[in-house]
Amino acid sequence: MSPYSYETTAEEVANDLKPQIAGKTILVTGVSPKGLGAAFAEIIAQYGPECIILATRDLSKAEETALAIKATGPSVRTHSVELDLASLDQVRKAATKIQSFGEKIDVIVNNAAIMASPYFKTVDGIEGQFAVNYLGHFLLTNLLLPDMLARNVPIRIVNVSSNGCRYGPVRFGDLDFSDGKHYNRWISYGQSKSASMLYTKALAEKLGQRNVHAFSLHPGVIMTNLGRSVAMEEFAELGEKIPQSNIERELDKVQGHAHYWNQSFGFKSPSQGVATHVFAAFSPEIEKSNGAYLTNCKVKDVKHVYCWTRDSVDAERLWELSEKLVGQEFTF
Ligand SMILES: NC(=O)c1ccc[n+]([C@@H]2O[C@H](COP(=O)([O-])OP(=O)(O)OC[C@H]3O[C@@H](n4cnc5c(N)ncnc54)[C@H](O)[C@@H]3O)[C@@H](O)[C@H]2O)c1
Repeated sequence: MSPYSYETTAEEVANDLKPQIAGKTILVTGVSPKGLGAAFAEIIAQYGPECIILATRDLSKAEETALAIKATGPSVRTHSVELDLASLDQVRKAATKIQSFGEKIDVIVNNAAIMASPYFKTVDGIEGQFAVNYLGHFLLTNLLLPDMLARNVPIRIVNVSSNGCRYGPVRFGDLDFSDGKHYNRWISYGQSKSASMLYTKALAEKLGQRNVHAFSLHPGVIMTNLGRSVAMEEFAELGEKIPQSNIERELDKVQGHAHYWNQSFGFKSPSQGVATHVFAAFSPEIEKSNGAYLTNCKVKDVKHVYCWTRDSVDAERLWELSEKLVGQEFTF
């Protein structure tokens, strides 16, 4: 029986898992200040990891988070790397850069994402949310895995998904929403998060025998920058009540009152939000549930997990489709 609940903080979980965190090297994506990736990195830094590699689109933001880590875990080695998940070429460059650090990565936390963005295609011609939230992480992780496997040590891959997977399965027949004609930003978000759950399943099935454990998770609902593009649109719809020019300021005010909002509306705090990241990345007790989806630091009962996110045939189908999209086969 898990001792953890909705309210458990990441510090509580990390304290329990200190022996598993100590000495580890962790790569985490999407680490801008105020987001969950940064909160995860700053909290685990207090529990003795060897090294944290911070990957995000804006290098200066990763470096801000690296500075915050120095305050919480002065002895932790950090590296920052620019990673644009919306470009397969940039993902390959980031993987090469990460390899050049010469660190022995034990854990990858694929955390970066965008949510409910307007329709766009990446430079590679792939629908934006699918590319950023899932496909870029598929490529990055698979490029790093051979070096990790060569060390013959336990490997953990955490794919931060979302209960937003309920908005829809992977649209195998029409990934790109027919060139935007029938695009729905929430169905697209759902597709990307369902894909990351299928990828988790495929990793567990293909590499479980080689000591790779993969988990996907829903962190809860936390006030971060994730909802910014949705909020901008909703504020804009209010027209004259809030002039467009004040929208950014209004959003910052809302975030400034996050503590009040958390308590009043049942949002989780960032620390509560990343408790499941910490649990998924380090808990030994979940190894027997390889490939599972976690919420509130618990393995979610498979009966309550959407069938399109846990089907082995679809997981393999997505793997093969992803190989075609990135132009590279991965057999480990
Ligand atoms: N906050 C929530 O309520 C909530 C709920 C469910 C799931 N999640 C998931 O948690 C994770 C973290 O989200 P968050 O709430 O911290 O959001 P956030 O917007 O604060 O952080 C997202 C991070 O992803 C990075 N990113 C965005 N596009 C990128 C790109 N093209 N290349 C590289 N990095 C990019 C951003 O720079 C940022 O650092 C996401 O996977 C999100 O889907 C969050």
